[in-house]
Amino acid sequence: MIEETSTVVNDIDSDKNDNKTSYMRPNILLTGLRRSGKTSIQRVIFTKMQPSQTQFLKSTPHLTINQFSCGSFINFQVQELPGQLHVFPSLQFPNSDGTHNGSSSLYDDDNTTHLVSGGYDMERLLKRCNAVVYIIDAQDDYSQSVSSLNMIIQSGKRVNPRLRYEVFIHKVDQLSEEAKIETQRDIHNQVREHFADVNGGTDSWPLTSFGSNPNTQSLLINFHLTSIFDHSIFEAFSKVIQKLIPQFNHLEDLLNYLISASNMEQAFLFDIQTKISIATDSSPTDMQMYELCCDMIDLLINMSEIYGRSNDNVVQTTEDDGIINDEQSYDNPDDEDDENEGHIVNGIHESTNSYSNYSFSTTPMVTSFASMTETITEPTSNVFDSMSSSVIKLTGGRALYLKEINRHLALICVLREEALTKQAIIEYNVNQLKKSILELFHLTPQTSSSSVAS
Ligand SMILES: Nc1nc2c(ncn2[C@@H]2O[C@H](COP(=O)(O)OP(=O)(O)OP(=O)(O)O)[C@@H](O)[C@H]2O)c(=O)[nH]1
Repeated sequence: MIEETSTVVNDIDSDKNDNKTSYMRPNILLTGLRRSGKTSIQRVIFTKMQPSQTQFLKSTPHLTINQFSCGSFINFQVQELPGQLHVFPSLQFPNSDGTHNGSSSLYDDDNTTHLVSGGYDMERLLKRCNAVVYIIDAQDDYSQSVSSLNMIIQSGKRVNPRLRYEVFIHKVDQLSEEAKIETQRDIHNQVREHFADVNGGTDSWPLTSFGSNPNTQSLLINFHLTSIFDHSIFEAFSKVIQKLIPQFNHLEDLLNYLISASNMEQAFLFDIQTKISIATDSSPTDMQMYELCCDMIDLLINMSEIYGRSNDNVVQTTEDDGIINDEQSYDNPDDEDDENEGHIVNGIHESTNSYSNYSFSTTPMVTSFASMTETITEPTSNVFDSMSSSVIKLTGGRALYLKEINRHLALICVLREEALTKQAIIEYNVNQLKKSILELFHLTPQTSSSSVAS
């Protein structure tokens, strides 16, 4: 479930509440030059806007803050710093009356990298955030954008050395595969060379990302090729969020245990609403499988909306974040549609239509849509309930297995079809995993503040 509150702020608050805020909500600063695609990315991921509709978006004139919650335990805040607010070294910053101002920070004695823009103190923004997502329009001349990125990094290095930079080389949908790689290499080199000049060497920096070792003082920077017209933007944003979730390592370990104990190939934990994968096992992500998992979520949501029933009168007991009491009842004598709806299959009501041979267009590999028959006890709008699960068999002998973790999270596993013959083991292991995940999120809030802040 996404809660979005969009706030326009004209100045940055004092740092008084910084510690509390960073504990409560990891802070992502989303920035990049004008028209690079910042608003589009947020709209497509968090409000389900169709990518084609983003061309009608107006330019964002102010700093905006959007707060998101996936359930009650994964909260984060995205601050969008608009592109028309240019980033200046402090001595060049023009006031509204056209004069120049170079003195408003602790760091004014260094006149090279104190950044102030449009009335916003860039250093304060950088100090307060946990990650910078910087968008570069790959279809444009990006040299100015890279210079601006370098200035931001330069500033961030001083005020918040542990800050993570995630560079989205965006709008790559129009580029050939070779052009994508070449663009990424070029941008990477430009950043690397800039900081080689500053730091006097590049030897410790690998090609695709550098500073991945958190114990070194090197830059924590990653590059992602993204587009709102495919799943790449979801995957890249998932990586950003994963690094901000303090429980991520535990989740990864749990998923590793699951796949080894259940003879699976890969496991993803998805936020249902956004299709952000908040955790995966430690094997490299298979992009094609990731896309199929996203399609599986879409399929179930769509089918539930079509075949689900009105749940206004469902009595639902939840503990904190949607831990659902299995004894909820669907029986509603007043519901006129009851007789037509039949029993409930796969998190959706089975109607008179059979979809045992259902196939859907976005995933040509799908040959059948099998399911375990289970009772739904959750409002359709919430899509999944504590018993929901689904299996999609793919061509080539693989299958996808989906299981609800809570109202907001779904586990999707990739496995060989043969592994499904031991379904009882899978279900037992998945239930253990589910319990562990819920415990993890219940136990950690009191103890995780330091890891969130870092
Ligand atoms: N081809 C392509 N176009 C995109 C993509 N993402 C965004 N766009 C387009 O880029 C244009 C600018 O997008 P915005 O989201 O308004 O950019 P912005 O960075 O928020 O712009 P400002 O608010 O002015 O800073 C729109 O026409 C979008 O449709 C993408 O992945 N591919």
